[in-house]
Amino acid sequence: MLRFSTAGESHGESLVAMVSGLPAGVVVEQEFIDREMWRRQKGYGRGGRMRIERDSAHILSGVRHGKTIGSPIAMVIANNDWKNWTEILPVEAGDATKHKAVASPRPGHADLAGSLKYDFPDARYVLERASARESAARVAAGAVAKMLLRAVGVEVASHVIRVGKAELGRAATWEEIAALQLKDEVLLNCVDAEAEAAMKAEVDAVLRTGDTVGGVFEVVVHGLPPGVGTHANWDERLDGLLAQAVMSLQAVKAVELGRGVTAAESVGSAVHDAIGYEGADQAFTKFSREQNNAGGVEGGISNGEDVVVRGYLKPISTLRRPLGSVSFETREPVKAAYERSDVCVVPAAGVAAEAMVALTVARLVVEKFGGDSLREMQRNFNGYCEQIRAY
Ligand SMILES: Cc1cc2nc3c(=O)[nH]c(=O)nc-3n(C[C@H](O)[C@H](O)[C@H](O)COP(=O)(O)O)c2cc1C
Ligand SMILES: C=C(O[C@@H]1CC(C(=O)O)=C[C@@H](OP(=O)(O)O)[C@H]1O)C(=O)O
Repeated sequence: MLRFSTAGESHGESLVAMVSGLPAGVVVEQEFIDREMWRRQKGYGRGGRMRIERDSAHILSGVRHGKTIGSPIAMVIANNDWKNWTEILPVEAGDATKHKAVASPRPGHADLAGSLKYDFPDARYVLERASARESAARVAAGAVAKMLLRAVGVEVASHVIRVGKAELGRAATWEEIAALQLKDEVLLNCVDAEAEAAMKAEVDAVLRTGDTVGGVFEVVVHGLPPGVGTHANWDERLDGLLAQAVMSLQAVKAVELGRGVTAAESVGSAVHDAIGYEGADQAFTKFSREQNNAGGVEGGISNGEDVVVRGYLKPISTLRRPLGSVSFETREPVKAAYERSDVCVVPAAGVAAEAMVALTVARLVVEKFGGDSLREMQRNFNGYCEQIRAY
């Protein structure tokens, strides 16, 4: 079984990512992992922290001479900012003189709920782990999952379709989205220059007013054969697993498969993707679809079309002009705490969501095709593709 977990706090020494369950023989490129991490750091609207960090995953185990060896992969990502916080986050418990308290909880962040839950006098140690700094470790793990998927011809990419009120307003092709991932500059990771300029204007507006903005990213899985995931049990459905994976990202508040949201206000005949045979674009079987409103999943099973997952991000909760809150110490009304912060993270969240989607799909691919070596898995994968082609 493919599993992954992360450890680490935002201003601690480093983050850790663990991935286990991959077959032996998967090519692991350091450059690819680091580029994915670079992509997550980019995007217009990020705060000062991204000028301090230069994320890179140091592989400790599970890879030899550029290939997986079947044992768990452990990776460490240094926090460059750690050196600025060794005094502020005291090793000695209770050293209140150096402790940088988050004295009034920020509405929308984990501050209040976490402080109550863990019985902390202020929110410092809550935000240290609640922080989306953790998503850097997910991206390192996701990069490894992507390299496994690549070995069976499956690719994962993302783009931004909304920032605040500015939206892309049209469907993007896989080729357009894939081309975005190769760009050496990331503004808002949008396939359309005009829409991207409107998105940038949304970020500029909130930068001026001390506010923040959210938006929507779309992750696309290309090249996945029909039959991954199952209707047989609720917790094995591909749609359910993807929703949990993407929803678990910091600030994601809704997840949509295909046209899920607008389908609810439409009629069946306008939503469902009519089935043809021997059409033009059949990658895996002779069955074809002219559209993909289902987002590549029917009955919790991939149907051979691109899998399309959207994540809806709330606006960032740390505000330069803060909302009302209460002092942890005096219980008097005060403004919520303000710390250096991002104002827009939609492109970065999209990259983190790619990682979550890749890890989810890779887990199901490992489950379905099995194999202790990549060669064994590829043989099973190709055999299955042959079987459904001949169906
Ligand atoms: C890439 C990324 C960067 C983020 N940066 C910030 C930030 O700088 N300031 C902030 O208040 N929240 C930021 N967030 C969101 C918070 O981490 C998140 O709102 C918080 O952990 C509470 O969790 P919830 O929004 O899922 O309820 C970021 C989220 C992502 C995905
Ligand atoms: C460090 C990252 O994002 C951080 C996520 C985050 C939060 O509250 O989620 C708050 C900010 O932390 P800091 O106060 O150190 O600037 C962001 O910079 C990252 O994405 O790598």
